[in-house]
Amino acid sequence: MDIIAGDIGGTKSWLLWAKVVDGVVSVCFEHVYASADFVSADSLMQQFVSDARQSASPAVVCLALPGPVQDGVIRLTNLDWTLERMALQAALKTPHLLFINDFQAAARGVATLTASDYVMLNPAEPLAGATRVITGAGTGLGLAWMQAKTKGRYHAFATEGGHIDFSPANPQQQRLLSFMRETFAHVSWERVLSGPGVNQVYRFCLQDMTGEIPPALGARNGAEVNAAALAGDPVAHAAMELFVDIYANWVGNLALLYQPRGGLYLGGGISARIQPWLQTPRFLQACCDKGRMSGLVQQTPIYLITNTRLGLQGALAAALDTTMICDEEATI
Ligand SMILES: Nc1ncnc2c1ncn2[C@@H]1O[C@H](COP(=O)(O)OP(=O)(O)OP(=O)(O)O)[C@@H](O)[C@H]1O
Repeated sequence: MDIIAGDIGGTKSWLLWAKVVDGVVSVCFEHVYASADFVSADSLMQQFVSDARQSASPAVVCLALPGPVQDGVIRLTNLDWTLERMALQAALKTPHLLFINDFQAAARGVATLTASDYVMLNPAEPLAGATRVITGAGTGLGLAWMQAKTKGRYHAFATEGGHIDFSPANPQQQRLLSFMRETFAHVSWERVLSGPGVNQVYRFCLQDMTGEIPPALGARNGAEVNAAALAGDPVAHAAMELFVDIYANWVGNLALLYQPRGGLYLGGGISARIQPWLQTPRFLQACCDKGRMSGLVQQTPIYLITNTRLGLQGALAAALDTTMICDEEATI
């Protein structure tokens, strides 16, 4: 049986073709594409099928998508693509086309992780059967939560929590909010906690610290700001500290909102790339800075996922779930 799984992102799309024989899964082709190179998901999938050079049609295709997944036509949030289920299913010649939210896939992927795939940021003891949460900054800011069901497995629920209104926690963050309101009518957490958000925070710091008129959008992307900070640029350093403080505020808020004593996981493309910043005492202090509820946050096990294939593994596991091939967790 042939399966296609994909983790579609605003920056990159990661796809694989797997074969399942007697319950054993083997990946025969895998590739990462730059999403901006394609005008549509259809053209990306066409390229992938051509590159994979497989003769059989896939029995299941599961695509993890960055945006609200609804029936019929799906519009992605940070990518100008619209997916039409019927058309794509016909083009891929598959009887089963499954669309899931990208963080729902990441949540499904958590069960496939091994100890070398994450590091602990807050070493609290996880409670078996308790709620879990996964969030992460990348091109956007994803969030899903998980509720235990039978046999130690979890149901994963997608949210659009990244689009909740950003709430500043101190005067500096209030100034950031005012700065961002000059550009965006609605300033969500995602506008701050994402690759484009790092750029916004850097521009704000430049203006706040030096009074300089910040350069136009696109002047420095997340990776460049991070690299400049590590090279000793004081404005970039302040920007990364502010970004990490706000990431911590967000994580602390989720600890209170969901009380995920089973684990609060950080994924997305940015988290693993800023690991040293997340492992400073400053990050954990800011997470737990919740007044009378600080102790509750301290009880939350917080993990940084370093395995960048999480979403792809989750999409494959979700595809396998639908075929009932594996009753146990699929590990690839
Ligand atoms: N070292 C870094 N520090 C901060 N930001 C970074 C770094 N490297 C890349 N980025 C930013 O991360 C973003 C890409 O994230 P990611 O790898 O999660 O892409 P994606 O999977 O396509 O995103 P999404 O799933 O959120 O649509 C880009 O906006 C980029 O600027």
